[in-house]
Formats: sequence, structure tokens, C-alpha cells
Amino acid sequence: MKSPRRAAVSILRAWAKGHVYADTLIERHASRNELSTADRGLLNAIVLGVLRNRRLIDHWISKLRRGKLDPQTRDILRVGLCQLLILRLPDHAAVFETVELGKAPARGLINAVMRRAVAQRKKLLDLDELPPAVAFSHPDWLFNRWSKAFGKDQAIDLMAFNNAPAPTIARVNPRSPERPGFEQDPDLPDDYFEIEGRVPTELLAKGQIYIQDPATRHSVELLAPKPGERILDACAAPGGKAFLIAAFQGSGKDLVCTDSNEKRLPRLKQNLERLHLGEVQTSCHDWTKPAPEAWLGSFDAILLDVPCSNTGVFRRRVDVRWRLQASDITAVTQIQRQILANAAPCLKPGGRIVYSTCSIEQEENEEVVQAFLADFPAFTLAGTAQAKPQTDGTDGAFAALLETSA
Ligand SMILES: C[S@@+](CC[C@H](N)C(=O)[O-])C[C@H]1O[C@@H](n2cnc3c(N)ncnc32)[C@H](O)[C@@H]1O
Repeated sequence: MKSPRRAAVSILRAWAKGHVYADTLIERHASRNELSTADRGLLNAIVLGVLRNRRLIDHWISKLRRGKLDPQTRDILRVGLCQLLILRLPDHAAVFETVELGKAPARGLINAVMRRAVAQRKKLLDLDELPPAVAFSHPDWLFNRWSKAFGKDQAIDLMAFNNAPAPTIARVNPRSPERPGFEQDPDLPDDYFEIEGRVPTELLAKGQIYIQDPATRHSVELLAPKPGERILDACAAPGGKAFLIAAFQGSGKDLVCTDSNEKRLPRLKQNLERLHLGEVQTSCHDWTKPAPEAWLGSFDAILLDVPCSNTGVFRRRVDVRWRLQASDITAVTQIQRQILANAAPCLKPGGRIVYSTCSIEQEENEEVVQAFLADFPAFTLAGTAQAKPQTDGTDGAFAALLETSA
């Protein structure tokens, strides 16, 4: 069995080499090493702590040691400094356990860097003079882009928000025969509550609750599905918004859910069944391709919760900031535009589309909508909803309601 600290180094090595996301790697390592709940918690805290603070930790390493480092030693030092300066674990444990992670030839160097960090802790933790993108560990291009879009102060608030662990929030399932007891938090919308401590897996298994951020609801509220309307949720997996649509309709019998990713469909089906929504129709379709003929002109309303850059949910997907490039944002807008163009003919006359993302980029939101309206003059923009993490304190979300006349 591997220690959580050793597992953290392995995960960081694997993360740096491939394209697997941190969450998946943590889950894989925790199961393989049969970690206890406490060790799993420590592993999670270290890996996410390093990824959230990667640039700052590397800045600290550059202050504590001159010269090159091999990638393995650098990851060991990242794990050590995260424990000491981010998680504030006791000095002795952080230093001793970190030195143990290195092979014999590297141990002297690791020991020296960790001891220097203990001695210089106060100076290292004074971040006032550092450039904001270093202090809050984001790539310069994102900080510059957000400063341009929201102003420098909001860009800094956003980076700080992205580094704070996200609360776990659940919504009660109105379709469940049993309702869990919970106290309504006045700061949360009706039927949402924060889970503190252990996630109640028994409530999840019985389909009494679904974990989702309150920002998820904006797009479905804008769609305002009515009972009996035939609705398409075109990019539906894993099913969070499908669940809200069915809650609005009081049933899933008129809902069709599709997704292009065959591997995500079983999870979508499982989630719907667990949530007492086994009647929802599901199928695989790639909306960058034309719609199946049978669906043309057949839906009252369509939700397009399209694939996006995820810049509104960086506090939950802490490694995406290091992988994303500005060109990826431009590339995904092509897919978003294709999905809109191929779904539009599936509406009945007078039907409506809600286009939604969990991105905070104008390029993926307003600009895609404007391009669609220019290409499809029969549609008008009837409303938008937006949540910005730095001002709303929730995940970022954008939704636009596009209507046709009857
Ligand atoms: C933002 S997620 C959807 C989340 C979902 N609406 C929910 O609330 O749980 C985007 C989904 O779009 C799917 N997707 C990506 N490209 C697609 C395409 N061309 N056609 C259909 N679905 C696509 C992805 O597999 C992913 O499941």
C-alpha cells in the first residue's frame, strides 16, 4: 500500500505526462491503493493544493534553490511545500515525510530545501509584492484576458475564488417518494442545501438528492419547460440539467436526452434511473452532424448545454487552467456554432432554444449567440442569464433564450 504522499507524487508525474484529468487520477490511485477515508482526504488535499498553487509553489522553489531540478524531485518538493506552506501541516511531518519520498541521492537536496522553507516561511508567505498571476497561480494569458474583460480587480477576485475549495451543494429530487430532511439555507435557492462533512451516499443512491451547483438552474429556468412539451436536452450527460427539466415538467416522459459520447451515456441512464426518471428517452447523437430526419420540426424546446472551455468552473476543475490555451477557446466556438445550427431545425414553429455554457468567455457566449442570430434571422434573443463566480459566488454560467415566431 502506498502512502498518500507517495501517491500524490505519482499522480503529479502522471498528470504532467498525459491528458488525464486530476480527478480521474486521484480516484484511480485512491482505489488501487485502498486508501482509508482520512488518507484519501489527505491525497485529495495535497494534489488539488499543488495544482491550485502550482505557479506559486514553483516560485517558492526558485527562491529556495538555484539550478535545475529533475521532474521527480520537483514534484516531491511541490508536495512537500504544499504540506508546509499551503496546508500548514506540522513542520516535522512535512519535512520528514517529504525527504522519505526521494531516492537516496536526492534526499540531501530535498532536506535542505524543506528546512530553508521552514526558516523563511514568513517571507515566503508574504505575497503582496508578487504579480497577481503568480500569487494566485494562473497563467498570464488568462489573467490578462480576464483583466480586459472584467477589470483587474475582478480578475484578481476571480483567481482567488478559483483557488478556494468549492462547497458541495445538493438539490432535493421532487420525484423521489421520500424527501430528505434538511434546513433551507436562506442564501441558497429553494430545495438546495450545502453538504458539510460526509456526502450522504445513501440519499444519493436512493435518488433523493442530486449534487449540483445552484448556477446549473439558470439555463433550465430560462427554458421554463411546461408539462406536456416535447423537450430535447441535446448535450445531456451526466444528466444534471435533464433532472431539472423533468422537475419542471413533473415527469420525464416527454424528454429526449442525447450525447455524442457513448462512454457517458450509461452514466446518464444510471443517473436518470436513480432519480426516478427511467422514462426519459436517451440516445447517442453527435450534433456537429445533421439531425436525424425523425426529429426535424418535432420539439417545443431544446436545451443546448454545449461543450465549452469550463472557465466558469475552475474552482472545481483545478487543473484545466494549466491545460487550456486561448486557441482552444476559439476552436470550441466552432463546435458550439455547429451544434446550434444542427439543432435549430428540430424545433416546431414557435419553438425555443436555450444555449448554455459553464464558460465566462464572451467569445463562447454572447459572440456565439450573435453569430447564430446573424445566420438564422428567424430567431430573436428573448433573454439571457449569467452568473459570474467573482461577483455571484457560484459556478460561472451563461444562458441565452432564442425564440422563433409561430
Ligand atoms: C457541459 S456537458 C453537459 C452537462 C449536462 N447538460 C448536465 O447538466 O449534466 C457537455 C456534454 O456535451 C457532450 N458533447 C460534446 N460534444 C457534443 C456533440 N457534438 N454532440 C452532442 N453532445 C456533445 C459531452 O459529451 C458532454 O457530456
